[in-house]
Amino acid sequence: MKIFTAQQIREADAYTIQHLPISSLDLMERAAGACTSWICKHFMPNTSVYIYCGMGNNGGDGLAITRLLRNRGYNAHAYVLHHSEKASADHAANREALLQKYPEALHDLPNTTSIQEPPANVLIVDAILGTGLSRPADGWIAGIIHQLQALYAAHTIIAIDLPSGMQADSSSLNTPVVKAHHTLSFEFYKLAFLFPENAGISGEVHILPIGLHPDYIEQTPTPFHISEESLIRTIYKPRSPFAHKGTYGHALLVAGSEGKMGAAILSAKSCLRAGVGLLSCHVPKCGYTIIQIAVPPAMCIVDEQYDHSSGFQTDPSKYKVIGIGPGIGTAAGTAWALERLLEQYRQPMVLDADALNIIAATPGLIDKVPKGSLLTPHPKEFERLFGKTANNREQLQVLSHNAVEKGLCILLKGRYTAMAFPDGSIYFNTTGNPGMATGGSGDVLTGILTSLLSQGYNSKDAMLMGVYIHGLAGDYAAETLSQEALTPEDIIDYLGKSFLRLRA
Ligand SMILES: NC(=O)C1=CN([C@@H]2O[C@H](COP(=O)(O)OP(=O)(O)OC[C@H]3O[C@@H](n4cnc5c(N)ncnc54)[C@H](OP(=O)(O)O)[C@@H]3O)[C@@H](O)[C@H]2O)[C@@H](O)CC1
Ligand SMILES: [K+]
Repeated sequence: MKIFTAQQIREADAYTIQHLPISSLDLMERAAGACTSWICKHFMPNTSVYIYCGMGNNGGDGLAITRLLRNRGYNAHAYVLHHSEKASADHAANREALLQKYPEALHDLPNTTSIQEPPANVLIVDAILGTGLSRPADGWIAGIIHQLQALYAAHTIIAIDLPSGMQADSSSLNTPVVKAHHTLSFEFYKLAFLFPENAGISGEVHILPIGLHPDYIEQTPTPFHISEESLIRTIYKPRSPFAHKGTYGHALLVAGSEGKMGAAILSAKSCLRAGVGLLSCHVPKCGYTIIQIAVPPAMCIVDEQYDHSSGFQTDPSKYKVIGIGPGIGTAAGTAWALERLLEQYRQPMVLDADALNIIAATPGLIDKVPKGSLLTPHPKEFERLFGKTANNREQLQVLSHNAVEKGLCILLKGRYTAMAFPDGSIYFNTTGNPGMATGGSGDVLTGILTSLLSQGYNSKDAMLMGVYIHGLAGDYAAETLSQEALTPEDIIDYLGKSFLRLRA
């Protein structure tokens, strides 16, 4: 699914009106109808609903929702905040329609700078400002937003299209934004919903289709996408009936150190579960017995040291792919070995955890990483690699800039893991859950990514599919075990179910 800017959404709106037999007022009716159906599905008909409306089309939606809810027996009231001199045409038309049918439901607040606290149990709908926000909210409208924020604990708040005050495409950090339990957004995710800094502001986001023209959606380029099952299904390649272990490559995992052999076990097990043909693990001597017993299908190359500082005696280019990082530590010898490896190995590899910390601490080393490699930092590792950023929008720019400039596939872990590619595209993953926020989940991901590269998936596809099935397996595990009880081993155990879903 594409993610469009507020400007592109306006263009999609205009294109739809021009090319389909639908007026802009009817499109608003459709949008309001979709919101009304959602509300009716989740709240009883005797519910009182206070709908705060602005002067633009977001407010127009609010006025139409008021009328449609009334039609269905809800005690709905619209409160119109006069933050602009002039109402939009569709706002004015819906105001008239509400006045005609339910005059008692329309409440103008022309000179108000505050709202009265609604009685208990009133459902609040925020239709003040939408994608037409042209500047951060300030003055008395900011005051109203602060008042609505204060009502969050006692009332359910539903934002229409996006919480008022939120910028659809840029950071709203330190500006007033309504805090909602649910956001009913039209047709597309807004980029801002995916920013970690907005966590808890838009609440649960529900995307309601309103029939914007498919040709516009198809033809209009955007770097931003949601990675979803339909896409992953096009990437997934079922195994050939004539396959043998050589078909799916020989991968090398460089992982583990004293006290951190668990990371090596997790990434080795997930690499095997994700379908690698042959797996060798390079481990320090303290890890030899551990890995041999814990992961019998894996072969083992032992480093004579307590870390990886003896380097790689055999020619690393014999491996189809190398995954390096989980639990390796940042000892000087290991850093030396990674530098040598990057000089010898020229195929796409997977770099995670301490491999990234070593790269961050060694000037110029990132330029030696082979093109097409997969880098998997969490936010702290990202900051060490690429520096601090002022907000999540800037962080995305830095992410994409480095992916393009260095020819790497770089992800940034989070609720919606962002993945940036050398072609300039950025995808957000939607699978996964807070149960996966446990040390070791990342090691599992490294194993999956290494495995997919080994099986011949190209770098972009391996990252998109690997991140998706990692999250999906976590979701399956949480369904049966709960988020709390979920451990990284469970993610590995449910990888099978994730593959079966892609096959179905
Ligand atoms: N996508 C679709 O296809 C569909 C979209 N639809 C809906 O349309 C919405 C977009 O509507 P929109 O363009 O009229 O803008 P909207 O958000 O109502 O705000 C504009 C008003 O706010 C004002 N204003 C701006 N900033 C301000 C500030 N900081 N503080 C105070 N005032 C400020 C601005 O006036 P200004 O002061 O800038 O002159 C103007 O009066 C969209 O979110 C969705 O709900 C559906 O109806 C149908 C299909
Ligand atoms: K809104």
